[in-house]
Amino acid sequence: MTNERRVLVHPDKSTLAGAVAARFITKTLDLLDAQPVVHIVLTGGSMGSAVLEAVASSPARMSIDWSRVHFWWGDERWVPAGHADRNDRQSHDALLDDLELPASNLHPFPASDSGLSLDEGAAAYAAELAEHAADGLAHPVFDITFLGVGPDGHIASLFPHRSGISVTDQTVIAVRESPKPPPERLSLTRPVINSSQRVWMVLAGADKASALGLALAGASRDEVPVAGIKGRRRTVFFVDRDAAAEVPEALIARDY
Ligand SMILES: O=C1O[C@H](COP(=O)(O)O)[C@@H](O)[C@H](O)[C@H]1O
Repeated sequence: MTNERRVLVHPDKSTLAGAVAARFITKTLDLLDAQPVVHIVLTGGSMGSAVLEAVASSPARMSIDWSRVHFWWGDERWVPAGHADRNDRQSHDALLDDLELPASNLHPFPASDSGLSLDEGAAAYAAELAEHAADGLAHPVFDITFLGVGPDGHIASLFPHRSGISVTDQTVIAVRESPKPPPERLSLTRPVINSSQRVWMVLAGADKASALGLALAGASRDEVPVAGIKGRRRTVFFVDRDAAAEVPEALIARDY
């Protein structure tokens, strides 16, 4: 099995969301056959929510024993708990509120009204990761990490030409002066994301085409952070036709 980055193209955003949701359900079932617990990292943004909504509308989701699935987030906006801008709120609205999940399976980042400072919030999430760490690591080994990709190529809250994408000695960073609002955020770092067994990036729309094209053409991670992302076993870009416009034909596998 090779771990080359793969690009799977779907005709449009809604087909894309449905296909990723179906694959997620199947993969989670397979994983739960083989191991006691599955750790998933969720993302916010347009496609993160669209995929979860598609999971919520699939009857097949009922075959999953969700009590054995843990949910984490790749990044979070530093706003109060329950705020519409929070990635975890979007995940709850799209799917999580419909699932029977023990609260201990949910691992949201702290919120700005938690009483913690931004730096303390980063430290608290690092401690939460450490509590569930795999042997010899400071965090769980994530089975599937979902990422959205911004038009500038950012993933999680790791932005172009910022130091965050190069941090290797922390699991979680506090982000200030984010180029995308809100300015303060918390984010997993690249080594944590890249230690995931599978990284599934989901992106749709013409505004993502340039970032994806540059990342696959060998741009630096400083210029286009998504270029620095690679899971341990699988790294897949699930995209729609518009986002695939600048992907070299040789790299494309059409999923329809
Ligand atoms: O701010 C963020 O943006 C990205 C991408 O969002 P999109 O709406 O352009 O798809 C998201 O993946 C990230 O988690 C989030 O905090």
